Amino acid sequence: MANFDQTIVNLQDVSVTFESSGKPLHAVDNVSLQINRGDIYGIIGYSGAGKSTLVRTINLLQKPTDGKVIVGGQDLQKLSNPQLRSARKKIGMIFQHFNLLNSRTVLNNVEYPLLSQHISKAKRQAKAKHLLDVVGLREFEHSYPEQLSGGQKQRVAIARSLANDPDILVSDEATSALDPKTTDDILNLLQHLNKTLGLTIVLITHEMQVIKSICHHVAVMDDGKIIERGNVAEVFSNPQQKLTQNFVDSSANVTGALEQIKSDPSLQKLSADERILYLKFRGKATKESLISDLTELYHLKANILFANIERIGDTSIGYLIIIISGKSKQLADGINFLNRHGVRVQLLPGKKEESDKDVNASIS
Ligand SMILES: Nc1ncnc2c1ncn2[C@@H]1O[C@H](COP(=O)(O)OP(=O)(O)OP(=O)(O)O)[C@@H](O)[C@H]1O
Repeated sequence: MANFDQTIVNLQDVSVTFESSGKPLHAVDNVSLQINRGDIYGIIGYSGAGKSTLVRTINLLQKPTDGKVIVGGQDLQKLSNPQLRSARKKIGMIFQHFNLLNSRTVLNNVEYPLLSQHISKAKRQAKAKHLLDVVGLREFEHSYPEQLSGGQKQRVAIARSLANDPDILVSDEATSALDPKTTDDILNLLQHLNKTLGLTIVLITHEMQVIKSICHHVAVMDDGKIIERGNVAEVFSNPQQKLTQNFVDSSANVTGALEQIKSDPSLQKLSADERILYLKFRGKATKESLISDLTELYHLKANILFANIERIGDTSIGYLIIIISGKSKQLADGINFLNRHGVRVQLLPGKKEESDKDVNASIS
């Protein structure tokens, strides 16, 4: 249950239905989502999952077909147009393609959202210059967008999104058009703004790496629904849904390793006492000598096919694929031993002469 004192975004049973070729298309299907003030909340999903449509309801750029949108304690659908305009100013947005005005200088782009306010030109420009300082682009104030790199354009867009001192920044695939190094720089900037300004960030992406780098919480979206959500380290170290598992595997390079294993003929003919196991460790388990304990205690042999350790926030997550061999009873006991030490064990398919019954019984 969310703590509603802390909740800044509160979507209640929100649905958005479009019409597509005369049929209803449920782009967002009965989603409830609470985001706390000061959070960096990631929403991940493949193209078409409904991420953009969902986050566009947060400022009513997209009106829901059903459900309530409560932001900063205000039910946005009950506001008058002027009230909604001022509520929207507190929700900045950045996009994959920056959406800058090419005929205006960098400075003019950043001051643009302030033009409708009754403040002097001097004050407006001072604010815009300060924001260019914040994003590290003051020296480019007289340049035009086309003279900037992608990362610089996104910095201008971020400065512009901050012009009205928003409480929330919605980032719609803001790093998807950028190279990995520039992506890191932009994510670091967003993290810095979150820490220094207390800015709540709602970030949508199809890239796990983005979520892992800066998000505290994550929701996984598929077919208009949130299928899994929670603390990033918890969700990704123990995925409950196949789609979440796919994101984890591809980001930890497990997908490539699995494909290689599948296509390696020598691994397709396991003997009766061999199994291929995919092990996931979290936190303390990554620092223990579990594999050597396993082989010693249960008289098993382990051959490592793939290993990787990643950090998500403060948590280390280890991924290991091994061929393990030994007697059936010892295999089962060994797997129980791993489970007891908090290791998730998955048996990978491989042709063998013996049934998996014994080991399967102990696989969670
Ligand atoms: N204005 C619209 N009219 C009709 N269908 C729409 C409209 N906007 C989005 N859709 C459809 O709604 C579904 C969800 O789209 P949405 O853009 O929200 O997904 P997404 O997860 O953000 O994917 P992407 O990253 O590709 O934009 C898609 O099937 C899309 O074609």
